[in-house]
Amino acid sequence: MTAPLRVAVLGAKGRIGSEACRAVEAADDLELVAALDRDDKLDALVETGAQVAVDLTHPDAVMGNLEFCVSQGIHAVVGTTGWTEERLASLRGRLAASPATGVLIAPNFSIGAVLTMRFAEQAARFFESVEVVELHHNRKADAPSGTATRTAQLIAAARDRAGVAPQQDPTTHALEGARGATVDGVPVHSIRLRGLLAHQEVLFGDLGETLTIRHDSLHHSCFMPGILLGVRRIPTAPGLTVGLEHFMDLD
Ligand SMILES: NC(=O)C1=CN([C@@H]2O[C@H](COP(=O)(O)OP(=O)(O)OC[C@H]3O[C@@H](n4cnc5c(N)ncnc54)[C@H](OP(=O)(O)O)[C@@H]3O)[C@@H](O)[C@H]2O)C=CC1
Ligand SMILES: O=C(O)C1=N[C@H](C(=O)O)C[C@H](O)C1
Repeated sequence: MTAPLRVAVLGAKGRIGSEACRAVEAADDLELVAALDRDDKLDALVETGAQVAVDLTHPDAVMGNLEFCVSQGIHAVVGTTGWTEERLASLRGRLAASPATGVLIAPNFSIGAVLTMRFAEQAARFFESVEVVELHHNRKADAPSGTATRTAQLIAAARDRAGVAPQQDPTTHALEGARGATVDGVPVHSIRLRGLLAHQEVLFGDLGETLTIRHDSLHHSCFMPGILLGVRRIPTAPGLTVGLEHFMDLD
């Protein structure tokens, strides 16, 4: 019998981290060897022989955590948000020095959200107008969400590949912020509301029609199959992978 994969969770007391600990503990092929939160020492990852660390912490913490993991050859599955091109470049640099180590950055672990991104990417070239609205609980640290940022980037890249002209915004008079933020030319609007969890609408418009793609995460359990998939796959996927879709048979 194969020994269980030794997994650590960082951000173990958090909303998603606590759910991830339970999911790892419930999986026969995985062993939760460390559940760390703020102020716990990362050395515990080495002491417990963790093979994969799942980072569900905070944008301010994730880079330091990954530097440590990669330097120790510990694979990482990352749900934490706050990724920029500069951060990705820095991480790629670290991974170059540890070529057997794998890091998965998943803007969203839920199957519906991954499909939303894929469908939005497919629709992107057919509509003149597109805007993204993301809605989250009122404890969320970052805006726009990692998912909305990634969705907008994928839409923009698809439109660019298809030679679609950048959409025009005729607004000349606006209160600052009224038109949201712009990610690669796509307007993104962030709503924070007690009672919500994680939701997104991608709205497309053209002559006489609109298309809305909406996804709702209703409970943190929706992220668990994706986290477990990432944990199981990352030891055989060296280097940087961005997006859970790379571990899914989508086509
Ligand atoms: N990719 C995906 O599918 C998903 C991603 N997320 C992302 O995961 C992250 C966490 O979200 P959420 O669980 O809601 O946030 P929480 O604030 O509930 O949880 C984060 C936890 O991490 C702890 N923490 C902070 N810094 C460190 C550190 N340096 N080392 C270890 N633990 C630390 C926090 O402690 P303290 O409270 O003391 O600050 C807290 O317990 C966010 O970036 C969120 O966007 C969330 C859901 C799904
Ligand atoms: O903070 C959250 O809750 C979530 N964060 C991720 C994001 O920023 O996209 C994923 C999901 O939306 C839940």
